[in-house]
Amino acid sequence: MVNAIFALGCATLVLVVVLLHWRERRLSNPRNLPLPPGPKPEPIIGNVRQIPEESWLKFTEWKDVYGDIVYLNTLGTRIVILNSYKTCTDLLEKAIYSDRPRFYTMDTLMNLGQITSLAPYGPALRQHQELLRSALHQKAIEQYQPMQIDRVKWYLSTLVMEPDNFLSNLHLLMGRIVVHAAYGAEVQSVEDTYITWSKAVIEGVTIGMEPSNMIYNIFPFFLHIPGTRGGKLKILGAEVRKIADKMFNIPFDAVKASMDAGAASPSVVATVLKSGKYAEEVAKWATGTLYLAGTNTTYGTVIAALFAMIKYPDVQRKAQAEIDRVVGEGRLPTFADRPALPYIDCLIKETLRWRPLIPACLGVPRSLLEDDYYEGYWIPKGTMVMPNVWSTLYEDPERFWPERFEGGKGLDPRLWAFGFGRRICPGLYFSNAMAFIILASILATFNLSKPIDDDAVSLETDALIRSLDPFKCTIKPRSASAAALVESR
Ligand code: HEM
Repeated sequence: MVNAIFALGCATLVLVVVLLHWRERRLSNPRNLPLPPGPKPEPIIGNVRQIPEESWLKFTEWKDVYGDIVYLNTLGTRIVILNSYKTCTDLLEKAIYSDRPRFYTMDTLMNLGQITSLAPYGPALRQHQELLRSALHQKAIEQYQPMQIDRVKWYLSTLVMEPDNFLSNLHLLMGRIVVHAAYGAEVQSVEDTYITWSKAVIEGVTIGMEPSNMIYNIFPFFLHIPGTRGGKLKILGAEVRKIADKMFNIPFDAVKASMDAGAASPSVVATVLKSGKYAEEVAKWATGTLYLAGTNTTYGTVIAALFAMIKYPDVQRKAQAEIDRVVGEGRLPTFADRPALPYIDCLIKETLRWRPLIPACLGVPRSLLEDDYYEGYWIPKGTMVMPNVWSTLYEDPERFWPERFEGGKGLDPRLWAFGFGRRICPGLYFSNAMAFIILASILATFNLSKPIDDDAVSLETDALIRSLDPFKCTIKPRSASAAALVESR
């Protein structure tokens, strides 16, 4: 009898749960449309085990099976993958797709929830965006050109003096340019705290956002079990929090102090503070994001282009021939040469296409603010939305072939590599300008080739920003006059 009552109770409970679930779906899905298609989930864990590390490759395979919009569920988190340029622009340009998901590891553990790229959609974010767009729009960045040219000349001289350190010096170059633009400060070496802080915070963010660590965002209590993977992440999170605190506060406070002393160098922070338009917290976090996002991203694009120059020497020779024709000997390229160097522009586009830095927006997904309906499917409020730009189709995709963009042909990768709509990357022009002047200057003066003892093989790594692993390269001045030009600094 007791057993029968217990069984009846359980059955009623199950029925109530099913009815509530059905009612909830009907209420928030009045058109009663299906969710988008996707791989069959496993009980409780959903699709967790079907998402590999290089998730964008799997997402692209699913395009053939399920189409341009794929639905996944990982431990109750709803995810939609957008597998074409059209679905990305159709959806991500709408305001309701402009939020970011909340991550416990980022918000609470590392206290990074206020950086622009992770901030929730709302009035504070709009202030961040206004600040960054006014500091980094096409006209505004012209003021940084003389400083960029000076720092690039320094980099070229390091290619003669210590060619084996071409990657670490390139990272330093990015840091020198970005830190000077943001804070008017000088970075002297790779050991400088400006460089080590941003590196440590990016590494922390990458680990915190790793798909295998998503479990801690859903069930943060696992972080409190000492000796486990979660326990170790908690310790790392606390360290990153301390470094981020220094990184966002110390350079900002230094500019304030030098402004008070009437001795501040020109910088984004000084301009913003002088304008009095933004709350101090907005100014601090937005300019800190510029510093954090600016260094590691363009670095990834430039090293991918250098790697391509080794693998595709014909492309290198063609790019150099164009520079020689336009710039000639005896001087370095300038920003004014850019319109006359269309092949270099194609080379940068091809790099963004060939090795996109953020192939599936893993580190910067969107979150849907309201229920939406698209192409006959229901996309529920709160769904995490990931544009899988890797799936943007081009002919012969593995080949590095800048000619595919000649004469304005092909879909310009800058239309998707930097995101979409209201959350599009504000560093787009700044990054393109940096990539142009660095690559044009290197190609004008140096030949890059595969080292004799190395196959120049490099693997792509990183969950957040996908960058090449370090590789070796033989770098030699193209001629005696190129060497003299570089040394004349
Ligand atoms: C090759 C270089 C770069 C690439 C490929 C890149 C790509 C991206 C992408 C895909 C997003 C997400 C956009 C979205 O959600 O639709 C983003 C956001 C962002 N990027 Fe970049 N980026 C680069 C360089 C830079 C630079 C140099 C800066 C700063 C100087 C910067 C600052 C930002 C910021 C602040 C955001 C957050 C925008 C927001 O959430 O509202 N990025 N970037």
